[in-house]
Amino acid sequence: DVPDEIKNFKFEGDNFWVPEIRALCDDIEQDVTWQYEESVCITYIQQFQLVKVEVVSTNPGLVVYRDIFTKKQVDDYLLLLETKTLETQQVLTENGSEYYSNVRRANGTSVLQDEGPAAISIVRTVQAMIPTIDFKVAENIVALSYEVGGHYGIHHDYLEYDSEEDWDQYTKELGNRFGTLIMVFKTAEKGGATVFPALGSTVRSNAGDAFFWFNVLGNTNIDDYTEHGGCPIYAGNKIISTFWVRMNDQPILDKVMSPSSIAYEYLVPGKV
Ligand SMILES: O=C(O)CCC(=O)C(=O)O
Ligand SMILES: [Fe+2]
Repeated sequence: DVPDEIKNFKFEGDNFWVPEIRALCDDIEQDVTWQYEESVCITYIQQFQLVKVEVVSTNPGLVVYRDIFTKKQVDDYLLLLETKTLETQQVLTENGSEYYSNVRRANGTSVLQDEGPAAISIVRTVQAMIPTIDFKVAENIVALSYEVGGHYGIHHDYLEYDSEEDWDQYTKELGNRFGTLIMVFKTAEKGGATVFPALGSTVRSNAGDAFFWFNVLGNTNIDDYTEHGGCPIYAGNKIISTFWVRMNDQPILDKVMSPSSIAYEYLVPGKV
C-alpha cells in the first residue's frame, strides 16, 4: 500500500501522470513482472566475468544487467559528472526543435563515449558484457539528474517524424532509436523507478546496474509496448545515463525471424 503523502505528492508536470501508472511506480504489489511463470534470472560468462541478467519482459525483451559496473566505475563516473554543468533538459518536438516542458523535469548534459577514462571504462564494460548490441552505432550518452519533484512522463524513445526532411542528424546517418540502455549511478531515496505501463512492469534498479529494451519490432517499426517513463522522485537524487542505440547495421536485425516484438534472447549471447 502506498502512503498518502506519496499518493498526494504534487509536482510540476503531475498532470502527465494518471493514478494507475503512479501506482505502478510506487506500489511494488502492482508489478506483475514477478507473477509471470517465465520470469527468470539467468547468468552468462563473458570475458571471464559473470553477467547477471534479470528478465523483466521476455517479449519484447526488457532485461536488467545487475551490478554490471564496479563501485569504482560508478564513483569515477559521478566525479566526471561533477566537473560538468548539468542543464535543465529540453524536450524534442516532432520537427526537431527543442523546448522546455513539464513532461520531463531533470537536469542533464551529454557525455562523449571517449570523454576521459571514466566514460571510456563504462562504455568498454557495456560493449564487452552486452556483445549482441553494437554500441558504436549510438548517440552521445545523455546524463540525467533528477531532484525531488523530477520525473519523465510516459513516452517512446523512437522518434516519429512527419517527413524525412525533419530527421535529426543521427537518424539520417545511423537510423532511428533501435533500443535504449539506461545506466544507473545513483538512486533516489524514494521514487524514481522506471515504469513500463504497457508491460505492467517497473524496473527498480541500483547503482551499478544497467537495463536495456527494444524500441522497435523485428520489422523496425515502433514497438508500442516499450513506452516508459521516469517515475517521480519523492526524496533524494537519481542519476542515470541514457545510451540510445541506433538501428543501422545492428547485428540483431540480421537474425530476427519475425516482424513482431524482439525477444529477450537476443540480449543474451549464445541464445539465438
Ligand atoms: O528516468 C528514467 O527512468 C527514464 C529515462 C528515459 O526514459 C530516457 O532517458 O529516455
Ligand atoms: Fe525514454
